[in-house]
Amino acid sequence: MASIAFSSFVSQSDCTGMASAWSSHKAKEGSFTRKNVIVCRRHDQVVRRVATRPPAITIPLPEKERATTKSPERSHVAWTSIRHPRWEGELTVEGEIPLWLNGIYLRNGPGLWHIDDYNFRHLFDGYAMMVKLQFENGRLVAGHRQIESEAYKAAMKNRRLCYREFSEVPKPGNFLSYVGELASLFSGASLTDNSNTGVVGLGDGRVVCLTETQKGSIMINPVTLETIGKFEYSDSLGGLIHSAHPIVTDSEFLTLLPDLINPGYLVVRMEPGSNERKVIGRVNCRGGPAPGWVHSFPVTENYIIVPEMPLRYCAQNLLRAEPTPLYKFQWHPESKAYLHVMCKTSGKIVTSVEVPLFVTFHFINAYEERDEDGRVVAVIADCCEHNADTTILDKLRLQNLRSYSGSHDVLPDARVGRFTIPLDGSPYGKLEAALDPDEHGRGMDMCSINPAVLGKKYRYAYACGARRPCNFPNTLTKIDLEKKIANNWHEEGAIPSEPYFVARPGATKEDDGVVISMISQKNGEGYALLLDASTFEEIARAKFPYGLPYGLHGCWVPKNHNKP
Ligand SMILES: CC(=O)/C=C/C=C(C)/C=C/C1=C(C)CCCC1(C)C
Ligand SMILES: CC(/C=C/C=O)=C\C=C\C=O
Ligand SMILES: [Fe+2]
Repeated sequence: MASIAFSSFVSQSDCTGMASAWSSHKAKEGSFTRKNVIVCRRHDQVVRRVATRPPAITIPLPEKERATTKSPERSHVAWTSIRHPRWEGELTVEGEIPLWLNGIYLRNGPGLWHIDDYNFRHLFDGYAMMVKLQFENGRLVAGHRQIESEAYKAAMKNRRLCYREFSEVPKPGNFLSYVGELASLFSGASLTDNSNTGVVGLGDGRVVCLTETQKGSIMINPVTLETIGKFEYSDSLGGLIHSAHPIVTDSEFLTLLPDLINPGYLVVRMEPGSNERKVIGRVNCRGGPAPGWVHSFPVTENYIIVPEMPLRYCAQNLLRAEPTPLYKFQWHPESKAYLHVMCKTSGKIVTSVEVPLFVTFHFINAYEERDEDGRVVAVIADCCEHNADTTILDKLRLQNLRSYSGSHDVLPDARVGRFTIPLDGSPYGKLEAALDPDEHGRGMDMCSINPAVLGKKYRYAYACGARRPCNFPNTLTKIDLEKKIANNWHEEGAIPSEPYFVARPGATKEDDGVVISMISQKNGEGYALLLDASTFEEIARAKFPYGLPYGLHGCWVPKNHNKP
């Protein structure tokens, strides 16, 4: 696919049989309300007339699955599997969507955590579901669709787990009967391709869903959300895993390939229009029996920062049938923690420093600090840091997330961890909180920035923070790293997903744009939320006809992106 064009607001083929599907959907869901006029909540004025009947489709679940679909009693909709594999329809908007916001917001995440009455263990095990918000001239068409990975298709066909997921391992018979006796349960063939973590728009217009396994790179159509097929890497770099968060711009795709045999990382680059990753350089680990987990990494204008976290991949845990509290990983404080700085053009290591122990999933951004003469003296790298406490990984077990009573506070503390990496040859780097963590309620993860400041000195980060008591991040926070303050959005009982910043075309201020998030509500419903990124106040919301499960990472595909 060379380009993305919005052929029509809702594709005709998706609306076939719409009327009957819509009434059965309405009867089943019961809670969808329609108005033909929108009133601005703040000013009590009619702001827009809307179509009277949202075009919608539902594809009911097979009888067998419907009969056994159980969401654990009283659990929040954020942790409840989606009931339909696919839906699309226009949403009624309260407030006003800026007319400049034309494009599709996509958000990937685990949407199905069970096969019949077998319930998965961990948030990261769920089968990938893509949600879209398609904005056009102030109107909004939304939808979701399961991604048809081999792992999902095999599970749906055989009604059992067939591949190794983040914490789930199939019974040997299940996998072998599915792929044949030649593949071992311990080979790469048994790994999942369930691409439930992120989604990126490549510079050439292709849209790819990603997870930590390389085989879980799957292309989708951003309008219909249809699974197009595997994104095959045409190089022979091999390996089974990669960072789930490549750095993607219009001109490149950068990622890290951990080497589990000779502990280290390959830093690779892929150009738009190509499927071939080329090696920029290699980092050898300085400690431990295996490389540190690299869920993400940051870049500056000239450097790629390779983190070596003491939470390391673990060969024995990879092969275990029953998960350990750290799943496929092991904590090695004795191995220490390091940050390596690689020159983007030469692949040479500029410096490699020991830093205090840390635990992070997500780097926020990095930049080069210059002295008065313009010489680079240090690299600053920011991340969502969990106070070197690995328990966060096990706290994301579904049973734990679902068991929350609403009263006692069980979210481990997190902060904006700011690394300072000196470039004068000193062997140590610093790690400190970039602002008082109480500003964002000592919860901090799922971040975004204005992509225009990627790798540059920046002021604002958007993330999920906490209003205590809670067992999971429950606010949206705008962090001002210059003033060291945060502005927080909160709604009682709601669980918002990653706040995603979209800049207003032509904007010059860093926070001129909107922040998009999807909210799962405590009454089982859900809506898309738009905040003004500058004031952090609500400008629009649009209710879904069903509750939204929690999602992970999103991307923005502008209208006519890379149209020839
Ligand atoms: C959703 C998220 O943030 C992380 C997902 C991680 C996954 C699916 C990890 C999968 C893995 C295996 C199935 C075995 C090999 C190791 C590892 C990459 C952790
Ligand atoms: C949702 C999450 C952490 C929340 C804790 O505060 C981490 C998700 C990681 C995968 O993308
Ligand atoms: Fe992530």
